[in-house]
Amino acid sequence: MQIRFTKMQGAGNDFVVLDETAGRLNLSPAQYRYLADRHFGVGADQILTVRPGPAPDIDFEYVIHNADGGEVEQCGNGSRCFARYVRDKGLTTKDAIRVHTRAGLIEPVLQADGRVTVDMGAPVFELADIPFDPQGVAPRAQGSWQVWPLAAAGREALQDAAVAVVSMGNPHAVLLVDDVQTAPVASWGPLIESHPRFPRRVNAGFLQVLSRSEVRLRVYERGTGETLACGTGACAAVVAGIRLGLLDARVEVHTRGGQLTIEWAGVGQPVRMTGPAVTVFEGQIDVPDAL
Ligand SMILES: N[C@@H](CCC[C@H](N)C(=O)O)C(=O)O
Repeated sequence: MQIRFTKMQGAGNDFVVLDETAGRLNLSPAQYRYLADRHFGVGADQILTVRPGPAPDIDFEYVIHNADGGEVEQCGNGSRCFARYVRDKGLTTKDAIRVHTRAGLIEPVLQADGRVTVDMGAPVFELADIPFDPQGVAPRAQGSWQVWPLAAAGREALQDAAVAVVSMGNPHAVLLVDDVQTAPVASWGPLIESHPRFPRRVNAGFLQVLSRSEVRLRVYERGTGETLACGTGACAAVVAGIRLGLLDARVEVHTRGGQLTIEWAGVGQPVRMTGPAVTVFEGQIDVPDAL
């Protein structure tokens, strides 16, 4: 099957964008994996699919697959690229776009400087909704909030580790570290991602606080591995940092691929994320029918 695609990136988190506004491609998980493969396919952290909105007052539907082929609820950097894509392709003339995702409605707004601001909705702290299962372990008080110890059988490396847990529509565990450059992202990331207390696995963020308005962040993403940036990870990390009493309401997040601005006014309020969204190239690829 010949497929036309657009390659995009937001702070170095890269995407293959597919247009299903005129009809479904009906790709299998293996075909998504093929597109994401950096050796045999196009190469991407996630595949983003654009579909017509499910109701008259909703402009588009936005479907996200990780590089492992699994469909997920939300993708922050992808939402900015999605907005840039539908405008550049002439699929809408609006600056503020209402988009349905598996995690609910989001509203990207295209800014005059080329960046995109997205209302990512309110963070979720209900443990069952993240989902996080404490498995009888009690949280430890930290600052003005709490963190959850990760000590568990088969997780000896995480003996002293504890994470804040939050959902931005997708699950996040946030670990405070002294230095993100030397943090054990490659070794602890997979242990946290598949930790038995996260029944749907989790994105693992390693957060270094530089000041009350500036942090460094690396994220080992569920279904992808470490990416150069994770938008929902940045939202989750700033929300966690604010609830722990370490950060103010507006924070600059430095990732390996670029900078994101995250704003959050507190529990019950939506998180606003601002950052870049860039088209890299367009092309056509032959995706095998049987994989
Ligand atoms: N890169 C993304 C998040 C993509 C989904 C994530 N890996 C998950 O499985 O939840 C972002 O920018 O938010």
